[in-house]
Amino acid sequence: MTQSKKPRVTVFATGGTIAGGSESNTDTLYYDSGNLGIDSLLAAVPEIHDIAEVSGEQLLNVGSHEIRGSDLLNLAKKIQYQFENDLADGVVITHGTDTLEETAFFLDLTTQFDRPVVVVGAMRPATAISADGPLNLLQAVALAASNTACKRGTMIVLNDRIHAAFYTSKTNANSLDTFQAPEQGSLGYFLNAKPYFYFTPALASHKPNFEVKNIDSLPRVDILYSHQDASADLLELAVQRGAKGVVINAAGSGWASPALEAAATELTEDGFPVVFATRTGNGFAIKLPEQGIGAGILNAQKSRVLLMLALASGYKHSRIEKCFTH
Ligand SMILES: NC(=O)C[C@H](N)C(=O)O
Repeated sequence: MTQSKKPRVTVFATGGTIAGGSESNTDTLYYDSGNLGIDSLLAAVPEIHDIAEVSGEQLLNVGSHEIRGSDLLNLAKKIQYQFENDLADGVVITHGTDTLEETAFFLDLTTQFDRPVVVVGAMRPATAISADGPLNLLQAVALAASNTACKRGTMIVLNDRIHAAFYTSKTNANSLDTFQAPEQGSLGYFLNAKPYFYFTPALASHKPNFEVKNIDSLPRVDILYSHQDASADLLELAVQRGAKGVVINAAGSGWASPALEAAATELTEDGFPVVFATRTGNGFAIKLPEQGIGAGILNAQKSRVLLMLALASGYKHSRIEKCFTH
């Protein structure tokens, strides 16, 4: 941290419900995501300026289902630039919650600095009665401004909780307490707007790190869902259409249908990465090396992010396997 009186926090806005608007203040479903610009978001919480010197930049203003790989790369590079040039002590990203965990995980795997990176969203649009966005944003800025938040990886803030991006997922389509890591729990809580951590700084075990500086684009990686009687047709099509890797959201500890298993074994023989995650939402997916790659504790969408980064970094099969194997 610098010697300046207040810590400097840069807010990058990308849209989502936190910037959402509707004509009705009881509407929490059919609103426009990405309606308000960054100036309105910041103006709704003037208290942030008591905590930090805040500056903001509008990167996108979309529902998070529209976020693309190129946006992730751009965002990661912007954050890197802030820290490399000592322009900020912490960074906040406002984001839609639907794919927030993917962006937060991407940032967690690509940051080269100990300074806090905080991804924040909301479940109720800014126009709703009891909108949760303003308090979430205040808490996110307070967290990014706090030196107690350093060396903890990328964090997610919603509903008074501080979560580790590595482990946390959106678990409910509608409720405010949607971000959860049932096995690992949360990192801490907010008392008013002050972050309170349960433990001293720690990082997720076996977290790989990727340097985004030299990555210009991310390769296509598809996710396929396994179920009873699943055919291998979509897997074959994905490969034909140019996927460089595939994640199968498989049953239990990594079991796909016989047709998918057979096709994955053939692809694995050719050195094509097929990662098996568990569709249960918790626990480890494991695989024998000849069958494919077990995603371990990562869900399918996080496995996809990791596989894209590993492929973009030029990793070969055995090194990719090591990124997933705990
Ligand atoms: N709560 C939200 O932010 C959901 C919204 N559809 C989004 O992800 O952009």
